[in-house]
Amino acid sequence: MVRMLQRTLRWSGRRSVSTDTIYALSSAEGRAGVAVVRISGPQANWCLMQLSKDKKKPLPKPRMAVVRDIHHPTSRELLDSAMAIRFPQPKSFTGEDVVELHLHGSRPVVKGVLQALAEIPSCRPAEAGEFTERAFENHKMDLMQVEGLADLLNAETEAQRKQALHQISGSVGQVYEEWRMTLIRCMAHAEAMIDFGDDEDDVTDAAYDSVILKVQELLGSIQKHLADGRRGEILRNGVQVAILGAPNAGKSSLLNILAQRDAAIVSPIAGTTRDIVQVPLNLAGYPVTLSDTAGIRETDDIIEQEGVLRAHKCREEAHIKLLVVDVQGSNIKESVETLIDQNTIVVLNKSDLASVQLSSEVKNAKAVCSISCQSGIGIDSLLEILQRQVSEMFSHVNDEAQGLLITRERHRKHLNDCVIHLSNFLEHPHQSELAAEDLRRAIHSIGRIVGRVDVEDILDVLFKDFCIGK
Ligand SMILES: Nc1nc2c(ncn2[C@@H]2O[C@H](COP(=O)(O)OP(=O)(O)OP(=O)(O)O)[C@@H](O)[C@H]2O)c(=O)[nH]1
Ligand SMILES: [Mg+2]
Repeated sequence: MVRMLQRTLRWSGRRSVSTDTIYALSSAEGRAGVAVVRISGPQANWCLMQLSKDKKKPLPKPRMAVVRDIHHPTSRELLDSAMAIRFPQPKSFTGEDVVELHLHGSRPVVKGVLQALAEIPSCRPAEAGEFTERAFENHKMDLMQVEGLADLLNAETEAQRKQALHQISGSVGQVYEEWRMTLIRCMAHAEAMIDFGDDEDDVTDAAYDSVILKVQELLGSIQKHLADGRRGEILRNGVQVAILGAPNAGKSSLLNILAQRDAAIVSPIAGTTRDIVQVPLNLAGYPVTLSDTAGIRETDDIIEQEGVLRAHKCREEAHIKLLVVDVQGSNIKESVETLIDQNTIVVLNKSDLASVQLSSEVKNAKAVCSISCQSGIGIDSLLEILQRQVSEMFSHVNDEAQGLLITRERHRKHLNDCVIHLSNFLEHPHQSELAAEDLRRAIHSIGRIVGRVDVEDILDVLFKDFCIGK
């Protein structure tokens, strides 16, 4: 695995040699109460000694926080009075010797300490994600846990945090590993059939029937796991809510109210919005992306036509649709009436100008709500309806189930591949060589999820997702 990784790193031009000691500011840039500089690698302890005035001063005990004056290694200038903690390998985040310096969080202190570290030979600044990369390299984390950590660092809402923590805990990785081990045992039987099948019919037939049964069971479990309504991926990427409707209905006005800022241009001219304008929201702890779209109508203007095309695409991709209708029109216009479905909330806008008349077209909608973007009436009820609908999408995902949600398309693809290979196996379980090959491929597909095999193509992309210092 390490050799494979080093090869990947060589290809991608990353500095791979873990004999280097790396350092970086691991807390956020800028002024703060405390700033954490992390040092990892074989020279980490030596670095700490170099930063002491008396370079022979004994090292602090492992995992004990001690106050330590930090001096420049050559000028001996005092840079800060910090707290130092040592994490000897292998019991550290990276699996290497790690030293953490908890500094006073001002820019000149951090800059001074980083410059001092740069003076120490065989010590270099870490690249983005390099600490995590070393943790992976030293088997401290599997690929899914690395992905979970990336998700945790990017989490914007409580639900995303929970999901990422589940993935880091390794619970779903364990399930995949159990599936993989079951398949490896099945394959051992299948291979035994190839070797001894003809000689010891009675013994192998009974054993082999149980293998077929196991594969059937496993196939069922994976299919059930795949039928999760993509909730994990939706939670990770955000619930897509599209604001749709005829021109001038008040779509951009509604986006601005929900975003609490002037994100989109509002004007009395029909056909103002052309591009999709997106705003992220946090609704009841769930991440939502709200998209304002061009008003849907027939038009000769080619730019507006493109806007309408984009609006339709946005509608197709949306999990929830807000269909904004100007209540001054007697009926919902035909052009938008057909857009109503069970994921649509019909928003009757401009209730300050006319009394609301519910038309029969709205019967197919999930909910109907009357608002005025001008006066603000009804906005709270609309928010409640929207929150309820977003929460409903995840309502039957309890903590245990959330731990088993599929969070990335990559995982889904490998699971789908696994299903194909297991189904192929079940079509010809007694053609021993073919059957064993199907099982081998199924094992390979699951192995790719946790990073047991063929990780070259994903690693580099993934580690670049991390910030420097992680
Ligand atoms: N009286 C009143 N006017 C509103 C209300 N909502 C929006 N308007 C006005 O209606 C006009 C159109 O509003 P927009 O938000 O730009 O409408 P839109 O649906 O985004 O329009 P397009 O981008 O052209 O499709 C503007 O002049 C708004 O000020 C409302 O609740 N009451
Ligand atoms: Mg608009």
